[in-house]
Amino acid sequence: MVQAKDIEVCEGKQGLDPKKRPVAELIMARRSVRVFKPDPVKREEIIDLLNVAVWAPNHGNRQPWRFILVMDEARTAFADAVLRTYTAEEREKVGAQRHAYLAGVPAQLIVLQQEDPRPKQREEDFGAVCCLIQNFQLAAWEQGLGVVWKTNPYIHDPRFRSDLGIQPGEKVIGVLLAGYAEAVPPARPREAAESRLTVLDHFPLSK
Ligand SMILES: Cc1cc2nc3c(=O)[nH]c(=O)nc-3n(C[C@H](O)[C@H](O)[C@H](O)COP(=O)(O)O)c2cc1C
Repeated sequence: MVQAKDIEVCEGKQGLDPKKRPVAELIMARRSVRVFKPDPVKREEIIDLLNVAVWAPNHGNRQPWRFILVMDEARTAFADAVLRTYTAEEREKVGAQRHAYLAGVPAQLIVLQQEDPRPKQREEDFGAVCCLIQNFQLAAWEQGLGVVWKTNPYIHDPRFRSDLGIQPGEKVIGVLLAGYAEAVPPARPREAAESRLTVLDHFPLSK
C-alpha cells in the first residue's frame, strides 16, 4: 500500500528515511481510500485496530466514544437506511448507484462522540474522537487496509440515527469506510507548514 510516489511530496525537505521515521512515513503515505475490493475484512481485524485507536489522547481519560460496526449481511440494511434519508429526486437520480456502493463496502464503522453537556469538555471530547479516528486510519493503513472518513449529510438525519440505534446525546463524528483498496488516489500536496507559521522569538511583539 505504501507507495514511493506518495511520499515524494515531502522528500528532500524532510530528509525522510522511512527506517528512521516510520511514523512520519506512515502519516504522509496514508491516503483516503474510496474504492474497495470486494474481499471481506475480518471483524477481529477492525476490533484490533480499534484497540490501537483508543490510545488516542483524551482529556480526563473520559474516552468519549462508542462505535457501531456494519459488516456482512447488515450492509444492505445499512444502505437501505442511508437511502431512506434521500429525497425522492435523489433516490431517482443516484439511489441505485449509491446503494450498490454502500452495500459493497466491506466494513463501515460509525464513530460516535458522547456529548458532554459542558461546552469545554464537549470540545475536548470532539478533539479526542478526531485523534482516535486518525489513529484508526493510520493503524489500518499500516496493515494494508484502506479507510475513508465520511461525513455525508445522512449522519445528522433523525431517521438514520433511529435506525442505527444512535442515542440522544451521541453525535456521529464520522462513518469510516474500510476495506482493501482497489484504487489509491494520488496525494494532494500540502503547503509547507512554514507558510502558516508564526514564530514568536521575542515578547512582547511591540519591541
Ligand atoms: C472531518 C473530515 C471529514 C471528511 N469527510 C469526507 C466525506 O464526507 N467524503 C469524502 O470523500 N472524504 C471525506 N474526508 C476525507 C478527505 O476528503 C481527505 O482526507 C482529503 O481529500 C485528503 O486526502 P487524503 O486523506 O488522502 O490525504 C473527510 C476528512 C475529514 C478529516
